[in-house]
Formats: sequence, C-alpha cells, structure tokens
Amino acid sequence: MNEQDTWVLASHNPGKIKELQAMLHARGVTLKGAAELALDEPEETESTFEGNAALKAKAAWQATGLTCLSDDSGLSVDALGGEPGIYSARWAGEARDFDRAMARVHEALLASAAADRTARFVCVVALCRPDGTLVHYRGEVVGEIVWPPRGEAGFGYDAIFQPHGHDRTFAEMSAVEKRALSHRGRALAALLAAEFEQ
Ligand SMILES: O=P(O)(O)OP(=O)(O)OP(=O)(O)OC[C@H]1O[C@@H](n2cnc3c(O)ncnc32)[C@H](O)[C@@H]1O
Ligand SMILES: [Mg+2]
Repeated sequence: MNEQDTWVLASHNPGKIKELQAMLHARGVTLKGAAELALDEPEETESTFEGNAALKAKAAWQATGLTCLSDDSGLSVDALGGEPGIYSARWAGEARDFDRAMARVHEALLASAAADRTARFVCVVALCRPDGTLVHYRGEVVGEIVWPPRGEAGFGYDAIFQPHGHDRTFAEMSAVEKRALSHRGRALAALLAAEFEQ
C-alpha cells in the first residue's frame, strides 16, 4: 500500500466509516464512502456475516471496478442464541433507533430469565480487488451486556457492551481504546497482516 491507495468503503453506517477511516488513514489508504459515490445499499440476503460482507463488497466492486472494502458486523448474545447477530441493524428498525434496539436486547434477556450476560461483537471485513477476487477476515470481542446503557461515545450497541477485563463500556472509551480491543480493529488488523505484510 502507498499514499496513492484509495479504496471504496461499501458501508452506509457513519460510525463504522469513521472508525475504519481512522484505522486506514494511519496506513496511507484513503477511503471513499458509499454515500459519497452514490452507491446503492444492497439488501443483505445472506445468513452469515461472511456472506453479507462478501455481498456488500461485490456490489460496490460491480458498480466501480475499484478496490472495495466492506464490513458486516453485529452483537451476538449467548443467552439469546446469538441474536440479534446478523440482524443487529434490523433490530433498530427503519428509523435506526438504537435506544430502542438496546432496550430490546435488555428485555429479551429479562424474558429469557438467563443469568448469563455474555455477548460478543463480531465483525467480518471483506476486500474485493479490482480483478474481482475477494478475501474476508473475522474479528471478535467477548464481553457482557450491562443495563442501563452507559457512555456517549461510539454508536449502535456500544453503550450496553462492556468487554471482559474492563469496567467501562465501549461508549465510555476513547476511539483509540475501542479500536485496540474491538471486533472491527481485530478484523482489520488480520486483513492488513495477511494481505499486506508478507
Ligand atoms: O451495512 P452497512 O451499510 O455497512 O451498515 P449497517 O449499519 O447496516 O451495518 P451492518 O449491516 O453490518 O449491521 C451491523 C449493526 O451492528 C451494530 N454494530 C456493529 N459494530 C458495532 C460497534 O462497533 N459498536 C456498536 N454497534 C455495532 C450496529 O448497530 C450496526 O448497525
Ligand atoms: Mg447493513
């Protein structure tokens, strides 16, 4: 990679875009967001993070022919059988109301009567190259669901997720602290190590 590298980021989520931009800026890669390029948001029809990440990267590649990065991620709660998982964005409804989505997780845990609050954030990043070849890498971080939500930073479900070994939620951490621990930080580190540091 060098300073001339520009990748398309096949995401419409501003929180993700900000985090990925910060991580890749340090590597000399500039990202162009899907909205900036007026790319459509494809329907996420696959049943795995890998499948949906691949689908989003491919769709952006078909539209641009450029190197395209995508991110499919979510919060999987053990006592809820992995839900909301790949449906994490959909649990927030059309209005993308994450206060409501976090309350839904809390209510589902109460209804399950499970004492186990273990959850993991999962992120799969996929990279589609100009020749159409595709690779993907997964990152995870294990923690627990807390209630009530705490903190103002981050996005999505950050305010109810406290990574194991820490006493603050992701929403109470700086962007740098979150990146060092997060599913997204880990997935991107795996991609960069495997694809660009041989
Ligand atoms: O598909 P794109 O356009 O990238 O944007 P999206 O928001 O729909 O993204 P996903 O389909 O991958 O859904 C993942 C959801 O999981 C949540 N999520 C993922 N990573 C998160 C993080 O680091 N912190 C908090 N919530 C996160 C967040 O609410 C996302 O909307
Ligand atoms: Mg999505």
